[in-house]
Amino acid sequence: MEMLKKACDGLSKIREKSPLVHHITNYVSVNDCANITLAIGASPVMSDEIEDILDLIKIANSLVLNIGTLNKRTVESMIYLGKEANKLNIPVVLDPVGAGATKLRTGTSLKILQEVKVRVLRGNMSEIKSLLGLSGNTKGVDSTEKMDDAEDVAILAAKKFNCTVGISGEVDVISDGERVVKVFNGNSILTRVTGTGCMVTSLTGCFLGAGCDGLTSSTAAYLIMGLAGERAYKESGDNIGTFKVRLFDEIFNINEDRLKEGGKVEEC
Ligand SMILES: Nc1ncnc2c1ncn2[C@@H]1O[C@H](COP(=O)(O)OP(=O)(O)O)[C@@H](O)[C@H]1O
Ligand SMILES: Cc1ncsc1CCOP(=O)(O)O
Ligand SMILES: [Mg+2]
Repeated sequence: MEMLKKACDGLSKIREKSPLVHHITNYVSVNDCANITLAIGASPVMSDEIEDILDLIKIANSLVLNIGTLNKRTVESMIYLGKEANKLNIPVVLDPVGAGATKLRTGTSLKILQEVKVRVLRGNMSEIKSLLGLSGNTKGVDSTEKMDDAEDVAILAAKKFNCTVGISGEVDVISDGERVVKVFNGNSILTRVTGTGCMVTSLTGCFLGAGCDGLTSSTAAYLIMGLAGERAYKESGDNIGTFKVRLFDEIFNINEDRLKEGGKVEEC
């Protein structure tokens, strides 16, 4: 089945099942991640306290780990809960926010990848390259890297970490180590709103929670954010506040027809 069709099927499944997506995430974009999860048709829950999360994970359909505002206690919770999710066969997506900017962020991401079976690793080019030891430069949480070798980097990372890897950029590149998919939708204004990457990670969690495989989940999440971004920009132009509101409107109203009409996905 072609990717666009798989993304459409995944979207229907989200709306049928409304999966519960447990997040341990950062305090910058946490509210936007909860709202994007609701907008696409899933249910979010955000919690990092060990006593609380051990009960919550039993009813969750997927787990989002995002190290954006990591601290010792939340990292411990992420690894603990990641392992519990693995035992329960609940898929895990990791966003290594800011890996490459500090030793703590790179080291923590690598530790999670070593101790938890991660289904999808989603980040920008600087973050993914730094995890491969290919570059150490992330400007805080933003990428400084070109996307020229994105295909090779995605394949390499997918093989090294034994998961699907989704790298964001003008063209998003996703690989499970064998196949490579590219998503051409998007608008550069998405990089001027904080948390759009985190929100793609949450959307990935929604697709995983609906039962989609890693490659489909990562592709569908990028496709939806990219297409919604394009459509929102047509309404808002450079009015960035309006753009953000329109982005949520577009994600809430995305459907199979819009995806089929506007989705630009290529499997290489
Ligand atoms: N130059 C660009 N043109 C169009 N869309 C982009 C561009 N860069 C990133 N995006 C999109 O913006 C969203 C967030 O990506 P990005 O900013 O790279 O992630 P992060 O916020 O984790 O650094 C993704 O949907 C991605 O496809
Ligand atoms: C600005 C910032 N600082 C710590 S987490 C965070 C949000 C990062 O979100 P994204 O990677 O989606 O831009
Ligand atoms: Mg990010």
